[in-house]
Amino acid sequence: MTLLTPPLPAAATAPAVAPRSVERTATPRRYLMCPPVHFDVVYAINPWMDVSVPVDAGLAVVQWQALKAAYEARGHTVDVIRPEPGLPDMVYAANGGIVVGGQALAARFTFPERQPEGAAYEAWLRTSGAQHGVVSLGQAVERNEGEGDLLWDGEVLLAGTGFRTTREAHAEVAARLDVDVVTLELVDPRFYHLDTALAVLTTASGDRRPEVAYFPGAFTSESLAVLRERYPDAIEATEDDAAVLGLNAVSDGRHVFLTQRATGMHAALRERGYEPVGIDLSELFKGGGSVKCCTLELRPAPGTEVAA
Ligand SMILES: NC(=[NH2+])NCCC[C@H](N)C(=O)O
Repeated sequence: MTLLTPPLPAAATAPAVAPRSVERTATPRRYLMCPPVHFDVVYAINPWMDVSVPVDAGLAVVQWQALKAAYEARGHTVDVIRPEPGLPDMVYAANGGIVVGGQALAARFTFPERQPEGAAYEAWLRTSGAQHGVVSLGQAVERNEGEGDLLWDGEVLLAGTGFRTTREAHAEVAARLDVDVVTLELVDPRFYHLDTALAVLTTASGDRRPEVAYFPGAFTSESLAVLRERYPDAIEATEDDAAVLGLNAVSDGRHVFLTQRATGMHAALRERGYEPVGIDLSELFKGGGSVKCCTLELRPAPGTEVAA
């Protein structure tokens, strides 16, 4: 449970480019999602949000249901948290907390508009989460926006800072979840959460190395050096793909769920043996989020299966 800076040296055996013929294996996941029945853009806390652009709430729900169905069709389990009126961003479930090894730490939000979501997600993790073997550690003390800024690669927790989650929060998460944390600093306000700039495609397990995709322009040069060292074979996404939130993706190790608009990412993923699954979330995009933002992964304790 340390903060790793500078980075660990990359494994000497890591290939420069992942072999094209590699067999990608999906592992069943459990996700938490929140239907966007109260979704709207009534305040602007990131550059994507414009209160003068109307939102089609009905369409948002239909698109969200299609994402949920896409997960379920590929063998994943989706739990649903009850949306609360007056919390239009609650649909972005990734921000509600972080769950690693069956232990859950609920978020503490930056902006007052979203602060009540922390308690709502904590309550779900403590009660419903417990039915799936999740142990709630309560709500964070320091400002952290859950999986928006905290991405588990199977070995370390990649932790974003610069806009929302603080460095103090990285230390708190490292201590409370007992994981190693690698701090990454974000510099472009369009990519205000780490999950808008980086996606974990393969989670490390056994001798399988973690794989990621990221947009280099979102990071300080120091953080970019950390990424290049840790993940020499990463997909470096284009600005065009990043600008449609193409990095805001969910992967099960084989299927990668992401906006259908990120055409360059789709091609790069296919080339690496992944199966991109195009998702249209045009309405939730107006709030500054896409696929990953809507999805909180509930990772079970080691040795525990994801129960249906
Ligand atoms: N995981 C994410 N990046 N979530 C998107 C959150 C969007 C929300 N409107 C906010 O600015 O907080």
